[in-house]
Amino acid sequence: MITSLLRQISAPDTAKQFAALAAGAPASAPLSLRLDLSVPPSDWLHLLPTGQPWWYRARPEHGEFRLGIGHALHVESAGSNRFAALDGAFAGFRRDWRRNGPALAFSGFAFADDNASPLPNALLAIPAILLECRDGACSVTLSTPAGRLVQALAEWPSWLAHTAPREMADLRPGRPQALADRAWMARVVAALRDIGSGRLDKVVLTRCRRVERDTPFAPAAILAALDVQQPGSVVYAYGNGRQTFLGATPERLVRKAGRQIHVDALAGTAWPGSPALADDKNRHEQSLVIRAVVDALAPWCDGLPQVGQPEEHPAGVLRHWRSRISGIGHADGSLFDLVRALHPTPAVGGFPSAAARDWLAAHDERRHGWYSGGFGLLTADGDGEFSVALRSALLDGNTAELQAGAGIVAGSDPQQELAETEAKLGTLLAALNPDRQIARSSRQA
Ligand SMILES: C=C(O[C@H]1C=CC=C(C(=O)O)[C@@H]1O)C(=O)O
Repeated sequence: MITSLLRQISAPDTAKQFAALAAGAPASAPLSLRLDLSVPPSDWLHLLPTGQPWWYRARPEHGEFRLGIGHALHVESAGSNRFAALDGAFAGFRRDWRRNGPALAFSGFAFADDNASPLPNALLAIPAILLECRDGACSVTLSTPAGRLVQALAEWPSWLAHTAPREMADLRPGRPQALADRAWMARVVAALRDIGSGRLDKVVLTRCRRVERDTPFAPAAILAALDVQQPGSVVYAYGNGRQTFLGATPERLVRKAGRQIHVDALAGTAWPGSPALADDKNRHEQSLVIRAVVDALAPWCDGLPQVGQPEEHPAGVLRHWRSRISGIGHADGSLFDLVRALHPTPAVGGFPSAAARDWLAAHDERRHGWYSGGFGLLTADGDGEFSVALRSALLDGNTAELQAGAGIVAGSDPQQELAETEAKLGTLLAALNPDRQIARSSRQA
């Protein structure tokens, strides 16, 4: 794989095609050259670099895999104008973008606009080397600002030569959780008290779990396991060369294709051994998400958004209620406008949104990395899709900080909510210990 990719990058014809794109372009203009590849995506995770940022987004069930290596251009932001800042910068990139085919940017953002984390609060980047596979057709898109073309062609091969380790040892035995579990259930009781008094209807509380091993975590092995274990989810990752944020999410925040807008209202969870998904609590929990999404979307649409029937949506061993909500957007609304209007939905914040945010801030709820923020893909035409970054792990050397949450509404049972978050964390633990899982399932067979 690496050999054929290197050959294509270094081919005289590649430099010639780039030179044609660059002719007369300002130095800051992004250039993107797309070339066909005949390489299966199973090899790609071998290419995760050590010294460069990278992005991964896969929809395994749809045969869709993307890996971005290095940044051609990027912009970071934080604070209350973070989405407008990324939107403005991306519009600037798009204005001058010269390309011979479709080209993409990745983006990720934290739940809160002041989140303290090793990752930038909000980030958008055009990857330098983008490997894509859809329906068996694979391509590489090489991107650089026009003024850096010569350096870029010279440095790309060395990025592909320094790849991350792929093997992992078993997890160290976990610490006892009983005290932390009791403290978390006390938070649920406090939330239920405020829900009972009418202060709010729903708040999403999260749990963290720190796990360790004797050798560094290998993102490639974890992503390969998530692709297999949760084929219906979006598997996502961003690595900054030191930390990696990754996970698998069943929830779309928003998709924009021209003026078509699609949003998922997802909530209510069933897991092996849980109460029925169809119970009143789960229905109520999801109805609050529908209500908030319709209210947030309506000002950005011509006419009222349409709400589909709730359907069961699988996510590995879990199931959720999902309603698809769609609308026709105003001609001048951007994807980031929609993100700003929708985030955070009551699937990760609560209802009403402001009361839930106040509750979470007052109770010092911490969210790691981009957990319960967003992870997205944007096209050079301004379309694209953001997922809600759920069920994530922030990897840093030998440690991983896992996070998952549950919506608390009237009628929630603290013990069941704990079990729900445990089931959600379990989907990640299964991927962090893939060899152990495989060994266990082959013993059972
Ligand atoms: C907050 C999470 O899930 C959300 C999405 C689907 C169902 C949820 C629930 O049933 O509570 C949550 O709202 C998480 O997985 O960390």
